[in-house]
Amino acid sequence: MADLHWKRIVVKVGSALIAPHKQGCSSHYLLGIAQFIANCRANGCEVVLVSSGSVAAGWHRFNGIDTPSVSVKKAMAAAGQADMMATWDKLFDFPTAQLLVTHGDLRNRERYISIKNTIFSLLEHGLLPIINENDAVTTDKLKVGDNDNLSAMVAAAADADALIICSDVKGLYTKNPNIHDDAKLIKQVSDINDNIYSMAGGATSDVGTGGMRTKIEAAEKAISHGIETVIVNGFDGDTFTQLLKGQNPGTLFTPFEHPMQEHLHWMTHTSQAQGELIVENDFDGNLDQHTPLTSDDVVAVTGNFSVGDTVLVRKGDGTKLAKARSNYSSCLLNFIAEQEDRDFANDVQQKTGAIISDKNIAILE
Ligand SMILES: Nc1ncnc2c1ncn2[C@@H]1O[C@H](COP(=O)(O)OP(=O)(O)O)[C@@H](O)[C@H]1O
Ligand SMILES: N[C@@H](CCC(=O)OP(=O)(O)O)C(=O)O
Repeated sequence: MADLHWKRIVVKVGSALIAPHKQGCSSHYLLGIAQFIANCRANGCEVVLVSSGSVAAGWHRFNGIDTPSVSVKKAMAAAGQADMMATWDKLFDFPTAQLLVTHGDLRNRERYISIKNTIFSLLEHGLLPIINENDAVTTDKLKVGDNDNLSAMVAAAADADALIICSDVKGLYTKNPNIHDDAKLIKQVSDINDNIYSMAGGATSDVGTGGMRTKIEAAEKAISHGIETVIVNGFDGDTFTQLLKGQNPGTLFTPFEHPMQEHLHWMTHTSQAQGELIVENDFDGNLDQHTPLTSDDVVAVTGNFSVGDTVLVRKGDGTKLAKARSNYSSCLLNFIAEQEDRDFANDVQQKTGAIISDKNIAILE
């Protein structure tokens, strides 16, 4: 890391920093982070904040509940979100803006572009976007589920240079430091492999989601987009002094020298394939060269996807050909495939158009 050379960063703040004892929000740990954000902005670096903490902030409103059900957690999020925003807002002398998103929004290309445009518009006008998952309304099928992965998706959408994940530990240790006294901090990771994942355990607090595992997943998403990623201890004020000096106070994940193309990154790491189109092993069409894929090429369809969802196109032998946006639902594709009358099947395709659109395809090497 050289000195503060970033032009745009995403800062992700975990629940324990916002409502440390589940007794409502506290600005105690947020002051240092807010000062860091203000300093970055003063140095010409735009900042997007991904803030957890709505559940933790709303917890004390539900007297006596130690182990809330999913629906009570959603209610806690609804109760705590405004409080969390107000706590942040008080700490800045520039305006903030709230964006609540779900995976259902991010995996839809039009809505993703809309979110991206809103972020850019806010930054252009000097506001600080504060983003969280819309926990109160989302469902299992439509949620990201943790703000580490969400922050990496936001960092990709915002085209950030760096993602800073502020947690309650200094970074990635060889094992969970809250359980093992002999755990050692890893200062730099240049290859996220199974060994790195095997070190990362889950969360030990009841408001944290995902623990270190989701932070590694986030780092993997971000570095493949060319985004430098650092996990740091948000409790320690010195963390931010070091970051401003361009030093690494935690664990640094080095970005890919050759990031993935934007579309492929979105399809792989944000939208994620909701199903598969399996083609013949001898399929030799050029999917990105306007060679339309027809239902005659497709031997099987897996998963349950809707129009506009991302699918993986692969051969029966497992060779991955492309990720693409499907213009057909899995239901319609299965219906067409089952038709013995091929003229009818072709007629449906003539009227509906190509199964996958050549504008929304990422060829896999
Ligand atoms: N190898 C590891 N290194 C560091 N922390 C780990 C590791 N494995 C598991 N953890 C746990 O991950 C926690 C941080 O994740 P989490 O509780 O989700 O925090 P946050 O709210 O900041 O997202 C740590 O407090 C620790 O208990
Ligand atoms: N969206 C949730 C936070 C989910 C989450 O990932 O929490 P954390 O592990 O503390 O970053 C909330 O606002 O409570």
